[in-house]
Amino acid sequence: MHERQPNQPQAVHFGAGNIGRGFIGALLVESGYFVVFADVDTKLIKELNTHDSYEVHVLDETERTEEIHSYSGVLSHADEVLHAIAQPHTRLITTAVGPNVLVRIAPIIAKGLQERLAAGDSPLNIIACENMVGQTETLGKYVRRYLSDEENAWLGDKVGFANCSVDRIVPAAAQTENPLDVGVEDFSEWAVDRSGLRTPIEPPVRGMTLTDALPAYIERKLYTLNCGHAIAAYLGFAHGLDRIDQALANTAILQDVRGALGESGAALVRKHGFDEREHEQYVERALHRFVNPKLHDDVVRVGRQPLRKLAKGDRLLGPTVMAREYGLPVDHLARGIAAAFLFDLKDDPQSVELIGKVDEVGIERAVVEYTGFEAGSDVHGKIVEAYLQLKESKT
Ligand SMILES: NC(=O)c1ccc[n+]([C@@H]2O[C@H](COP(=O)([O-])OP(=O)(O)OC[C@H]3O[C@@H](n4cnc5c(N)ncnc54)[C@H](O)[C@@H]3O)[C@@H](O)[C@H]2O)c1
Ligand SMILES: O=P(O)(O)OC[C@@H](O)[C@@H](O)[C@H](O)[C@H](O)CO
Repeated sequence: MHERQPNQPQAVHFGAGNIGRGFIGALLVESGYFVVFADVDTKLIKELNTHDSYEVHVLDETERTEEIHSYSGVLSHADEVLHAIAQPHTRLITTAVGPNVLVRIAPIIAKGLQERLAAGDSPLNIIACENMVGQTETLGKYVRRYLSDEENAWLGDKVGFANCSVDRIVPAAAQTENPLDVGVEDFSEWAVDRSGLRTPIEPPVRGMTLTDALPAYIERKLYTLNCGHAIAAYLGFAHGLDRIDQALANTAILQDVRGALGESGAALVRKHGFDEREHEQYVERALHRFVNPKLHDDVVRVGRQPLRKLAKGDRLLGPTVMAREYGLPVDHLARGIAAAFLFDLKDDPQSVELIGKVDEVGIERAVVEYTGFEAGSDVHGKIVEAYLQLKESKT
């Protein structure tokens, strides 16, 4: 069992999954924090409390291993989580549970904050590390619902809710002797909106960049890295391929992904004034990261929860709508969106719902319902045409 050292700063991190152990938790530990991992997975919590350390294997051109210790695990609905949040030496709450789960952890965080206020009123910051625009603000909105006006006034003054952009590819862990070990790529970026903080991040977190330009960071990341990743996953799945690197080894898929990133890139450069050459390099680096042969990243992980990925403002419709607003082409993005409608995976409830909807109302109506592009519009036509083509080539 791990113990916090006297005077050691603490962070409570919700979600001890791939990015939780492989990036956020690891950075916090390396920066001197004791990390309390809170998760719903009983087996995982038991493993965290059984193993004194776990290894982060950096799988890239050069390989290295980082040993992570100084953490404990608690069930996220247990009272220990509330006590951990209430302690003044807890300086940060972070999450990596998935955007759809924020609404479920909000009441727990709210209760913990009430205990904290009752025990004193020391400030702290909350950073939700989910792939979503405005994820921490969204969590803050959910948390406020459980608090009184007086508590919310304190929250506004003393509790920072800082949006962020988190980037490191962490695939599902391979089977190793220690089930907590995780494989990651070398690249990483964690950009946090400085204006959301209510107290300095102390000690500073290694690898965390504080920025005044978060909207540009998050849109560049979501509409490039995650956009290309999702399109590779959906087209790869449609072609019967298992892994992202295999998908990108297919020339036609690579052409579509590169084309889509060209389209989203043109819109991003217009909106955020990025240097064109630098943005091209960002795209090339993303493509290079996707084909890392050591990551063994499954199309099923990258494509998971297709309805979330088809949501307004997310990685597929976000850049498509933005490009259309500037009158820019979206042919490759439309193919990526079309491929999402073929992501037929029985153990992904969002996939079951999506495929069920297509079966029930037909592709033309389903595209209207999920994308908002009206039948008869240019983009709707492109998506339906690409869907029919992809479906035809599958049979
Ligand atoms: N893996 C990556 O490459 C990566 C990179 C950047 C951002 N992200 C984002 O991080 C988040 C997590 O992704 P992941 O790949 O680590 O997924 P994951 O499935 O490996 O981990 C999620 C963890 O959250 C836990 N969880 C689920 N519901 C919970 C609850 N109610 N309370 C506490 N814990 C709960 C799960 O048990 C699991 O351990 C997502 O939003 C994802 O978009 C992932
Ligand atoms: O985590 P998701 O489901 O939003 O997206 C799947 C992948 O694209 C994602 O996890 C990337 O690996 C990650 O965003 C890299 O920073």
